[in-house]
Amino acid sequence: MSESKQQAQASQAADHDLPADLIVATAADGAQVKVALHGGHLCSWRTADGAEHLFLSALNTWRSDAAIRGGMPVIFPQFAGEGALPKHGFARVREWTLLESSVLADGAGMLRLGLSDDAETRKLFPHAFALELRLSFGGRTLHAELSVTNRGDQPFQFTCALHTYLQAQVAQSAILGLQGHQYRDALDQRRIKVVDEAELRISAEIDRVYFQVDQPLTLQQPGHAIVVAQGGFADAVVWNPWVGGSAAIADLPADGYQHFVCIEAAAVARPVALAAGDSWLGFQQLTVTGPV
Ligand SMILES: O=P(O)(O)OC[C@H]1O[C@H](O)[C@H](O)[C@@H](O)[C@@H]1O
Repeated sequence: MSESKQQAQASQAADHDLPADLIVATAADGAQVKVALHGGHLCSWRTADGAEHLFLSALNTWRSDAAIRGGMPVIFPQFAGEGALPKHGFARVREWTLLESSVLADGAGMLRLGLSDDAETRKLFPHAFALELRLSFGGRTLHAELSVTNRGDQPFQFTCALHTYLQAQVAQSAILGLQGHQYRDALDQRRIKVVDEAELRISAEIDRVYFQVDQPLTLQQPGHAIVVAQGGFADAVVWNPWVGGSAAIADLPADGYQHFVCIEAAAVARPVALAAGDSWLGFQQLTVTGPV
C-alpha cells in the first residue's frame, strides 16, 4: 500500500479538502451542489437536511490531467474501453463552462454547464459537438440531464454515461429492481447473463452493464434508500472495485470500496447515432426516501 494510502485518514473527502474554486449552488430549501468546471463534475450533493449522498475520494489529486474520483463523472464520447479513445473518453478531463446558475420558480437550484469541441478534442474525436449538463436539485431530489448536439455536417456515434458514485455502507446495502434484466459481465469475459435474485448485495468486485433499464433501481441502505431513475440512457452500470480494485486505483483509499457503489446511467450496448444537427438527451434522477 502506498504511503499516501496509509496516511489517508478517511475515505471521504472533507469539505476543507475540496478546491476553493468549486461552484457552489444552493436551492431555496438549503439543498446544495458543488461542481468543478474540470470535467463538468458534480462533486457533492446534499439534500435539504444537509446529508451528503455522493462519495468523493479523499485521495483526489485535482490535477488537470486526471479525472475526479467520485461524484458524478460525465463519460463521453466513449464508455470505458469500448473503442480506441482513452478510457471513458475525454469529457471528464476537459474544462467546461458555466452557462447558468439560478434558482427556479419552485425554489429548486439549477446549474447548466457546457463543453464544446476544440482543436484538442477534434484530434481524438473529429466532430463538432456541444454537451450540456443541467443539474436541478431541491428537497430530496437531484435531476441530472446530459444533452449531446451534433453541430457538424456529418453523423457521429458515441457511448456515454453519468458515472455516479453513490455514498453507501456497501456491506449493509442492496440494489433492488434488476431482477429479470440481462447484463454483460466485464469480469467474466463479457458473458451475457440474467439476474435471478430480487436483491443485489455486493460482496466482491462487480462490473456489469445491465441492458434496457427502464424502471427505477433502489439502493437500499440502513435507515434510507436512494431511488435511481433514468431516461434516454438505455443501460445501467453497477461497479464496485472491491479490495483488489481499490488497492490498484491510486486515487482511491484502500477502504474506499466499502463506502460507495457506482450506479451509472449509461448508453453503452448500443452507441447513440446522431445525424447532423440532431440532439440526444438522457437523465439520471436521484431521490432519497425514508429517514436519513
Ligand atoms: O477508473 P476509471 O477509469 O474511472 O473507471 C472506473 C470504472 O468505470 C466503469 O464503471 C467501468 O465499467 C469499469 O470497468 C471501470 O473500472
